[in-house]
Amino acid sequence: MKNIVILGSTGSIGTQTLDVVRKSKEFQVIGLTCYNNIDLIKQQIDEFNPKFVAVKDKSSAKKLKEMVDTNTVILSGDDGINEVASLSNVQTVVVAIEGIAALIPTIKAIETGHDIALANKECLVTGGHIIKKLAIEKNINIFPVDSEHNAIYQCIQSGKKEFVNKLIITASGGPFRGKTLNDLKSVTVEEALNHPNWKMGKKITIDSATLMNKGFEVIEANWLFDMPLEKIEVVVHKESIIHSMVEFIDGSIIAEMATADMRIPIQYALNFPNRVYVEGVRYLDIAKIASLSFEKPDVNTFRCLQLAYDALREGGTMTTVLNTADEVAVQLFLERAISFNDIPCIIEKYMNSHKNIINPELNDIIEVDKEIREKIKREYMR
Ligand SMILES: NC(=O)C1=CN([C@@H]2O[C@H](COP(=O)(O)OP(=O)(O)OC[C@H]3O[C@@H](n4cnc5c(N)ncnc54)[C@H](OP(=O)(O)O)[C@@H]3O)[C@@H](O)[C@H]2O)C=CC1
Ligand SMILES: CC(=O)[C@@H](O)[C@H](O)COP(=O)(O)O
Ligand SMILES: [Mn+2]
Repeated sequence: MKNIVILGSTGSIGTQTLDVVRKSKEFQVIGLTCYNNIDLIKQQIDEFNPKFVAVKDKSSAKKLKEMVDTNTVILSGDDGINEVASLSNVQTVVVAIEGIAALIPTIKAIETGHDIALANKECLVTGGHIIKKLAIEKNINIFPVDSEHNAIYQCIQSGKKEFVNKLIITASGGPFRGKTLNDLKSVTVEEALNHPNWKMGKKITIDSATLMNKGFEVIEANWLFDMPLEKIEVVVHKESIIHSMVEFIDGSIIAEMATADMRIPIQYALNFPNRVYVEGVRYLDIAKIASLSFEKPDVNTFRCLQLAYDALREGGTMTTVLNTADEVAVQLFLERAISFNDIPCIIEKYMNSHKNIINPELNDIIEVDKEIREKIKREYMR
């Protein structure tokens, strides 16, 4: 039995992780967290009987305490989430909180010495150098859950790291693949949320539509696999069957293929080096795949990808500005306060005016996040 904690258990990754747990019987759930979805976390408490639950929103946590009749301890706020991230007698913490909100809990979990199954990418985009250094100091494993990085992790098992020539990250291209800037002017929230291959939380779905998700994934790969920017290529592969590839120096390319089901990378991250079949996962029917297509991404139309490359090249707190401006701009788009094409414009504007801090401390990152968040909200939320 492996004891696990799931941070963000009520989301897309969180609920799929619990499905893996439900079907494998290899795991004991010790802690769960959410922002305010207390109806769902109450059901999860009833089914998985965790020792601790933390709800970020304090008034929701209070309501949950009145609903729960088990021995589960209900904690609240950031302190509560950090406490659940740092519980003792836990082997793996699944990080499935959305956005930079995952950064401090991830650091707390690593400081405690837990292995991490990492779905969240924003913590590496903003604090990759801190997480990487701490993971080495504490000698813990970070098992990538993000499908592309999980695929690369699998492909890399086939050869020594020194023989890797290039990482090839696949992108579906999102719902607007092939569109022009003019076409994108008037796209709706519903159209942007209509991802062709994956069912995910709203924020990452919009990031997939702008290709910022791919930009974040380049930065994520840079930290997870110590690969410089020049050795990370993005290729549009609309079928989402190959989840990413690794090219070795002899010219061999190893690809990981599977149906678009996050329970596959989740089980791999939880069981490594073993594997389990999760009931309900479909095997690929190779004979039915007529063709696999690949094309270069259009970084002029999907400017967010280019901005992510620029931010990674600059380093320092520039990647935090990239992330925070994106978080706020996506929220504004979802609230219909700005258009789809405004998203990269806002990010670029705030990146251009940022005075970069190189090799930032955690506090610098938190301060920059707060400052950019407030500035954009003041400017656009009237
Ligand atoms: N979904 C997917 O297939 C994939 C997701 N990822 C990454 O995984 C992470 C989670 O994505 P996804 O599951 O889609 O997101 P969801 O929006 O579906 O879920 C987010 C989870 O985080 C909680 N949460 C949200 N905001 C906060 C906060 N400020 N503090 C604490 N908890 C919070 C939510 O609680 P509540 O429900 O109460 O709001 C929920 O449990 C993201 O970083 C995403 O990029 C990566 C690859 C694939
Ligand atoms: C499932 C997953 O890992 C997502 O990050 C997915 O890759 C999004 O699809 P895009 O390739 O459209 O960004
Ligand atoms: Mn991904």
